[in-house]
Amino acid sequence: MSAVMNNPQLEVGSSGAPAAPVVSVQHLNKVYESKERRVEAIGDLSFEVRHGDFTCIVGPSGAGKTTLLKCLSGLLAPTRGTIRVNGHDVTSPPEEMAIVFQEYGRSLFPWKTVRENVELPLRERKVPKDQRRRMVDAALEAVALAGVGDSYPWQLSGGMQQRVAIARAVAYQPKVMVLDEPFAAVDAQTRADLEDLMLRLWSELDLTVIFVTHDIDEAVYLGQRVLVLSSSPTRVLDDVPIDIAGPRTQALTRVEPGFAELRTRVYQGIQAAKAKKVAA
Ligand SMILES: Nc1ncnc2c1ncn2[C@@H]1O[C@H](COP(=O)(O)OP(=O)(O)OP(=O)(O)O)[C@@H](O)[C@H]1O
Repeated sequence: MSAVMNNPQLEVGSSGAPAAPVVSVQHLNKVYESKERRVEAIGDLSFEVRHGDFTCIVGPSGAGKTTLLKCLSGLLAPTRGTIRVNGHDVTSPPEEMAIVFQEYGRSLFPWKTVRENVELPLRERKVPKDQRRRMVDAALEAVALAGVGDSYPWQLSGGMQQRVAIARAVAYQPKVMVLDEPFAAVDAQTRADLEDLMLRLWSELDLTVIFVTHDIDEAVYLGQRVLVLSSSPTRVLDDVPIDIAGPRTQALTRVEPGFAELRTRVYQGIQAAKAKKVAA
């Protein structure tokens, strides 16, 4: 059983007021337009994420979660609205943001070793060789893969490959980590281990995390807050604070009465979103 400490709560500025949000999404709208069809994936979406928050995002299939993350990470331009990271408008991938996708098999290069895969973003940023080596060693150590740097991804299990992808994301010490259903393709036991790994990294590396998942239990277990999105055109249906005290542990947290209440609230939110879509 692993015990994971909670991150310090919201930072307070010198004036005593809450510090500026690390991520700010204001009136985001995204329409996909082609000759054949027009899809309004995101209607009007606004939320803020503060330093040190672990925010989980859930919503029905097709709610626009991946679209949101693509806009957040500068891979897709919004149709309307603004996205700011650390006070700067996002127009290309923000330097201080790392992204982890579900499909680790496609995000790792099979012809490169684990070390070379983790090193890649550091090379692109022209980090000097010695410093690069130290940063890769630290990242592999952080995800408990110190011994496999010279292996190739295909020689590792699915869970280990996803840890390599996470090591690559944390290697260049991002301030914000964005994850899109990162553990959907691994078995339940590995998933639980990866969840605890994420909580440990969040706590130890002082990360701000935005984590998209289909799994309600996972969202409540990991998050300090769960945003429930409507069906597209997407907006925020519910913003659920996860006030579970103390360290989170797989064995104990999920059987707390508070956990069951929170999961019910999130579940009902998603059901309401689906029902509205059917009615529409
Ligand atoms: N490139 C695209 N061109 C046109 N429509 C798109 C495109 N990408 C997504 N969509 C549409 O936008 C809507 C939102 O899709 P998106 O993949 O963001 O949802 P999602 O919440 O991530 O879905 P899921 O939970 O099933 O992964 C859907 O109606 C989808 O069909």
